[in-house]
Amino acid sequence: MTTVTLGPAGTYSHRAAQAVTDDEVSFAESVTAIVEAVAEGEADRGVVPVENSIEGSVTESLDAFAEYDVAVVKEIITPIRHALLAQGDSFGLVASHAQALAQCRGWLDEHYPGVDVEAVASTARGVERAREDPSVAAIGHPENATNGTELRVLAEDIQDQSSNATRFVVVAPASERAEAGGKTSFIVYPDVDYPGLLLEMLEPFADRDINLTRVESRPSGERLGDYVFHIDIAAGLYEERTQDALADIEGIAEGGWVRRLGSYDSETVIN
Ligand SMILES: O=C(O)C(=O)C[C@]1(C(=O)O)C=C[C@@H](O)C=C1
Repeated sequence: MTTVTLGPAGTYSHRAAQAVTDDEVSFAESVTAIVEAVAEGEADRGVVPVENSIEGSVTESLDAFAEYDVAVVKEIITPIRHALLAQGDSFGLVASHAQALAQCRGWLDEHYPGVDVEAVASTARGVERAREDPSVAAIGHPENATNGTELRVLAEDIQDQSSNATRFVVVAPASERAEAGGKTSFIVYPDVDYPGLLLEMLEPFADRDINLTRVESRPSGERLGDYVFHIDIAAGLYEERTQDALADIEGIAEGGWVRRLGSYDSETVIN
């Protein structure tokens, strides 16, 4: 099997992928490219971040799930502990993934007020920049400083909350969608707008005592104020109550669409 994740080597996505597979891991430049590679059969599995406890949604992942037909087959939750890495103390720019920069915003303001920041494609890309250029520091996993480079760990645990954690999912081809598992993800595009629509979409779950673990709206891209809803529930597709609730949702969204991403179990990994 081939697993693809956000590269280059050393990203948090890479670490999450290694925690759940012995497969050879290859790298892509964006989460959209990862989801696309799985949807088009170029990779068997993809590992992408979807949500962080400080900074919230990785919206690019949600939008890719709405665009490409894939299954979600596992959830991985992992603590994220950032380090500041550089060749020395005299740097004038901090390069990292936008999520990582945001997760350390308070710490940077306190310790390096006014320092320039640059968002790059991943934390490991920032590490590459810091390896090449002594005027650049990176935010990433501290182990990036141990791989035979000149980089030093200038500070550890610089995330603004010690509880910082990111939720990743493993995506697979749509044909591998499962009904078994403690959680289910699906996407609803109702393509209608009337007072009480959201309430109507939530009632089928409340009525059946199904806990919603997440509801997120994303712009459909069609017109302003038109949304796609990403919904996660703590129940499996194999359960009759889930099938019944989804049948109700399909009735509400009959002019639009409902995509089941599948059911899966969650694993917490520390690495
Ligand atoms: O840049 C990385 O190392 C990633 O794996 C991406 C990512 C993200 O998009 O949230 C993953 C975990 C951390 O929250 C920071 C960055």
